[in-house]
Amino acid sequence: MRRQEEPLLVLTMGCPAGVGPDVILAGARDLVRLPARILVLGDARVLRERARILGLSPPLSLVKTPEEARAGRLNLLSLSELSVQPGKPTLEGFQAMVRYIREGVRLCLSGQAAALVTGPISKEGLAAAGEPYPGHTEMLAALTGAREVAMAFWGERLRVVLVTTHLALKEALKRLSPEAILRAARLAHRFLQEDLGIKRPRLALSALNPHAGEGGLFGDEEARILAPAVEAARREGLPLEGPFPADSLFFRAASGEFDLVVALYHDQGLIPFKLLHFRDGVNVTLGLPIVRTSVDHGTAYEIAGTGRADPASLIAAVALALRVATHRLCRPQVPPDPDSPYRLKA
Ligand SMILES: NC(=O)C1=CN([C@@H]2O[C@H](COP(=O)(O)OP(=O)(O)OC[C@H]3O[C@@H](n4cnc5c(N)ncnc54)[C@H](O)[C@@H]3O)[C@@H](O)[C@H]2O)C=CC1
Ligand SMILES: NCC(=O)COP(=O)(O)O
Repeated sequence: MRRQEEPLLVLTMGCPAGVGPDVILAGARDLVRLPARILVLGDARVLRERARILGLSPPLSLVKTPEEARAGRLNLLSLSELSVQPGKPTLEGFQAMVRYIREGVRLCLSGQAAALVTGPISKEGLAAAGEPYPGHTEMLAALTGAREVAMAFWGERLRVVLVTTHLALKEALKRLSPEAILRAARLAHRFLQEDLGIKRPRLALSALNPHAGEGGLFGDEEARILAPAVEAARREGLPLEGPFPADSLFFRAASGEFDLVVALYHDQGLIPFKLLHFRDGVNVTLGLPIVRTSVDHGTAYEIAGTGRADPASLIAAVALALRVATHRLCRPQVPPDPDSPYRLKA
């Protein structure tokens, strides 16, 4: 394979004041060994200044167009020119992080890039920049015209998909329904089978209440919502089992009994996931017409510029994006859905 033929992966820098620049710089030497052309969408001034603070000299090459990107180095398309203090976010920085995401999506939708890997953004910053989305997931759904998306997390030991995401817990519980569970399970099953090539994935549904409700003594959601979802999944041939008590299910899944757990709300899935994969976990958006992975951590402002930010999650996110993109390049892309409820008004 000639160098120029290696897939182009775009990597957004995230909030300029967060640890996005740190993990890109710290991970650069590992990233450039991957068989891909990696194009960072970010800020040359911020990256140079952060490299100076951290005492790093990464293999970064400034390019003017994506076509100039080459494998074996980190290519940087500079979309802003900011003066930023690590850990001190600004409105200009929030606006820039949005610009990087929009350009990344544009490059993927136009077919120039094979995958998008996102650096950490501040959700408060997204709102401050005027974006009506709680996070990347919803923003990417809107920008790509996806109809149904799900937030999932990938690690060597544990994989999780969430039925509900960024909501107050009491709101998340109100949103639980057999349909919502089925939606997440279907997207996860498709991801495992079609994007990762797992022939017969095994999925398990986590219960909500202690001991899966103990026959109704500790809650009725298992009988009212979860068991009907598993039944409906079976009817359509989805290999979903459960609901299983949450306190032992994640151990069983991490021991290899299941390929993925369908978790009902954010912290139910993310506490066990981050306990095992805090450093090297990957966030994946399922259901998009483009490949998107992300670091599983946030902006960590308090350690930006200190040299303590671990790049392992970023390296794993790029490696997973490359794996999925390579797999997808062999089959047709899903076109945007014209009836998507997320579709942006012109
Ligand atoms: N993919 C994304 O864009 C994500 C963004 N966020 C956003 O980030 C902001 C901060 O959120 P937090 O809940 O504080 O989570 P956080 O992940 O930024 O920080 C949690 C803890 O982990 C540490 N940490 C984070 N990344 C690290 C790394 N690479 N190496 C070593 N230690 C690391 C931090 O110092 C802190 O102690 C919020 O605005 C949140 O919405 C949170 C998660 C994901
Ligand atoms: N806790 C996971 C998370 O916040 C990921 O959000 P997103 O920005 O990828 O939608």
